[in-house]
Amino acid sequence: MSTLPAPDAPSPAAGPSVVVRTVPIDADHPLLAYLPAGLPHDELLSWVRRGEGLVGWGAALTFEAAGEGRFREAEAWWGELTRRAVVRDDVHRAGSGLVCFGSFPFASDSAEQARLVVPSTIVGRRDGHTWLTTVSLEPQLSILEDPSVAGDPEPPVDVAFADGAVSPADYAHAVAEAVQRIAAGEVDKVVLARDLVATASAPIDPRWLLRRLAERYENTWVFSVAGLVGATPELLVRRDKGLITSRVLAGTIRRTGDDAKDLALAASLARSSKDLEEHEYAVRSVAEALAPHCSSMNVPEAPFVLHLPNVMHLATDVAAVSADDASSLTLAAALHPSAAVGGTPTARAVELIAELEHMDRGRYAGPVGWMDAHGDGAWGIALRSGALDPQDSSQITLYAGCGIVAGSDPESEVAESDAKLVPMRDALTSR
Ligand SMILES: C=C(O[C@H]1C=CC=C(C(=O)O)[C@@H]1O)C(=O)O
Repeated sequence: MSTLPAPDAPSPAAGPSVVVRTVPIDADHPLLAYLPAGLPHDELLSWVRRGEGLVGWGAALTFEAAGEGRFREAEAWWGELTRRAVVRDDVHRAGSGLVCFGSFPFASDSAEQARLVVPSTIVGRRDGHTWLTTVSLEPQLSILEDPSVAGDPEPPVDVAFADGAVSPADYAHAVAEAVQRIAAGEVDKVVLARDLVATASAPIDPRWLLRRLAERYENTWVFSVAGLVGATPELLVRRDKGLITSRVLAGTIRRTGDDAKDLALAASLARSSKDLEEHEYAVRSVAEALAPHCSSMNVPEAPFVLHLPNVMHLATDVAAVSADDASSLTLAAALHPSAAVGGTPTARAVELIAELEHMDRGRYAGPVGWMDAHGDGAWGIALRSGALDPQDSSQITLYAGCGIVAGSDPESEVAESDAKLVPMRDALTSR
């Protein structure tokens, strides 16, 4: 590595600041192949879809926050850091220059912290262009050689699954109770979740999980942030210059593996009044939360059916034009929790989740993604995911939830939650 003197290096007395260098590189390996072996799992970062996105490693800086103010505090920290950063960016794309990855707890009273991580190295790819960013606390700019491809990760060993805080029977019970509360008029929809604990006989390499998820679930964003790993099909919000997009999902049917049957099921999903109702709540909650920040918005009248290998969802892609300078994280905070993970009306549904679920969701179902120094970025909802135990990385807790409405049946919701656990279960057990 060689170094260049940094222009206008900030004075050390003013607090932490970073020196950032982005250069285009000639690199055509899959992004996930660059994640190095041997790092702690919370220093492996990913936001990848169909070969494009960002991977990062190392932790130049991290920020943690908890409680109601977690989004605001994270935004303030990021604003301060980006103002003080010294950046030389030869690429000038969304995701080049200074970038943080982040993940936020679902609930403001979670025992988990929100995390922002600024990796020390980032490889990004978009529209066929690849770049390398290095972030340093030293007042010098680094010129790195092209990143090297890491060796293949080993699969998890002897994985066993056990009930977590909410067993399938507890879950069925909670769903039945929720259906009664809906009938009594307390809420229109509430999303209830359960967990499953996977234990291996050796530390689990997140790089293995990411590669398996990316191979099989190309319609998802494959993420890893501070030990939370998954493949979410749901984009809470993306801001790219003035354009805002969101992919809203709600309404699910399990796949059978038989293509003809699945096509018939997709047609029945698109006509199912229970699923259309569940979906409508989710779309409305997203449109209402985005409206104050947008000058125009396109919300398609009817959803399409999104096909994943394990399930199919009703999906709506919302597109809007930004009317203010709200960052992607501000927008994610305004959207969270959408009715896809909370319910309708939001505040009462969130109370009901706390009352009926008996589980700290941690960062499951919270926003997960990345943001650059201009506030552009992408935040998904952390679904189809698992949280590696920070003390013991041979253990990972998987989560899945279902939207409960008046017509929901407890046993079907248990089966649907099982189907939503499949991507992570398969990634942990496949060779
Ligand atoms: C809460 C989850 O999924 C949400 C997203 C899509 C479809 C959903 C549903 O049909 O219930 C859920 O609202 C989860 O996967 O844990």
